[in-house]
Amino acid sequence: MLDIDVKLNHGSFQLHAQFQSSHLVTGLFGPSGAGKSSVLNLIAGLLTPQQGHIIVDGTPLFDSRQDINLPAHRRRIGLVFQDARLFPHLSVRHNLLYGYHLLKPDQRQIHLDTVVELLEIGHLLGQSVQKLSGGEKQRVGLGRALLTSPRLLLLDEPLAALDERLKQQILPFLLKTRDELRLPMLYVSHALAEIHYLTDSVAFLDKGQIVSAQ
Ligand SMILES: Nc1ncnc2c1ncn2[C@@H]1O[C@H](COP(=O)(O)OP(=O)(O)OP(=O)(O)O)[C@@H](O)[C@H]1O
Repeated sequence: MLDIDVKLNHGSFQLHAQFQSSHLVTGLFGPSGAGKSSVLNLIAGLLTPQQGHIIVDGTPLFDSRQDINLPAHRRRIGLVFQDARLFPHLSVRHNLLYGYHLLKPDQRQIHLDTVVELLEIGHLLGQSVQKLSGGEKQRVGLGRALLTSPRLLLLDEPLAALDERLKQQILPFLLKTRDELRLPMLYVSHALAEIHYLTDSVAFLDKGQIVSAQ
């Protein structure tokens, strides 16, 4: 499902991330500064590797040997961050549909009804996002990313800003997303327990190098 081999020079920081996974969810674990966000940015097309390849479900998004480098907007990658990064002036419904409306109708594979039911956010649709709790914001952020019908969902510490009780509430929604939508995900976290809740496949990154991949 995922075949990553990328080299990047960030001045004194050298990244070489090489791992494959055939699991639906792949974990990426490592200490602060290991290069996890850089790997996500390379996959999303926000950074360009000096060399290597990024292949998702058989589709090359980047391949230096074949001179392939899809622009970010054509990669169909969904992003979920630690802070939900919702548009504060838009309602929950309009936040959810933001990326959906930018897709051509034939590209829309995941629809509002499915996401609302999956994430149990129907009662929030008319609300301003400024009134949402932290856990509700994360569910809306996840829903917005799903509604872009991504080929891969990148989750960058999506639960790190939540307290333990909220983490336990959100994790089952991630599990349901995995099992009901069958969407490949790359899940970055400092918390190995969180990763293991979702997958047995973990790549360990340290100082820009993959030190082990299971
Ligand atoms: N645009 C950049 N230019 C130069 N160096 C950068 C740039 N972005 C990140 N770095 C460096 O790359 C290294 C890896 O950073 P990155 O944010 O990818 O790590 P991380 O594992 O995601 O860390 P954290 O868990 O703290 O978010 C760091 O040493 C950082 O200073």
